[in-house]
Amino acid sequence: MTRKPKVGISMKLYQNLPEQAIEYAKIMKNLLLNEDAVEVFYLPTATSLYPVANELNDSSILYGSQNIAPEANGAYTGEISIEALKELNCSLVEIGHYERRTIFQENNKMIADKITLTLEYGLSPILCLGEVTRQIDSVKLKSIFYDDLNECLAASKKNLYSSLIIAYEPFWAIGKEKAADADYVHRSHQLIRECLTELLDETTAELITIIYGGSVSKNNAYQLTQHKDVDGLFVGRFGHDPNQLLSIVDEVKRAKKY
Ligand SMILES: O=C(CO)COP(=O)(O)O
Repeated sequence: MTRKPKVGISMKLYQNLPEQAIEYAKIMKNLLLNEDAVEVFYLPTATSLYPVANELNDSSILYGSQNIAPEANGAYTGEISIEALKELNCSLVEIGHYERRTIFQENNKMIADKITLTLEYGLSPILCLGEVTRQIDSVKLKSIFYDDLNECLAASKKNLYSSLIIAYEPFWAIGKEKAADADYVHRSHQLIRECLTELLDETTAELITIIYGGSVSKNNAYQLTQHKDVDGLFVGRFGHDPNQLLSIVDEVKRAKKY
């Protein structure tokens, strides 16, 4: 089973002006013009999504939103609708990031609804999950993943899950100087895939892309992705310079032997 490696960046709220996002998208497009080994995606700040869509629509770089409302449209003040994202030809929706879970109190029930909605509209959800504190005990760690996945995914919808992306982002490694160590990340990804096999089935579990996020940089990208269950990286601060993002893509290619 070959899953195409993915490297993506969420810009969170770090770019205020659409011009900055357009410039970032333009540079990405140029730097990654002939990139076909790794799929690259960009999740701009919501107010820049429209110009970014115009810029990237004709490129191989995927783009999408950092969140959606739990319903397709209607009375959801301040939210972003999946229908609007569909109009913009977005292909990805990030769901359940640590900051959404902790600051905005999103729970697994709401996250499950958003995943189903995203899949029904033909977009790929990026389901973020991770443990709050570092876990030495693999049994404990696996049970945390199992419970989260069990609440966020429905076995009855498993025929839709081939486009699902899981972003494994341990809470304790986000926004830090260093990422989680590579051995720890490799074990976590393996455990997540085991949970997916148990909750869905082996064929579906093998189709699902699992990427790691949390203080990823060009210095740790190679080691982090040197495992068959780590299908790529989700980048934050250390990708704000598009040249750094390109270096991360190159390191992933080196790890995956492209
Ligand atoms: O939350 C993240 C990506 O979604 C990670 O952010 P940092 O790489 O800045 O820790």
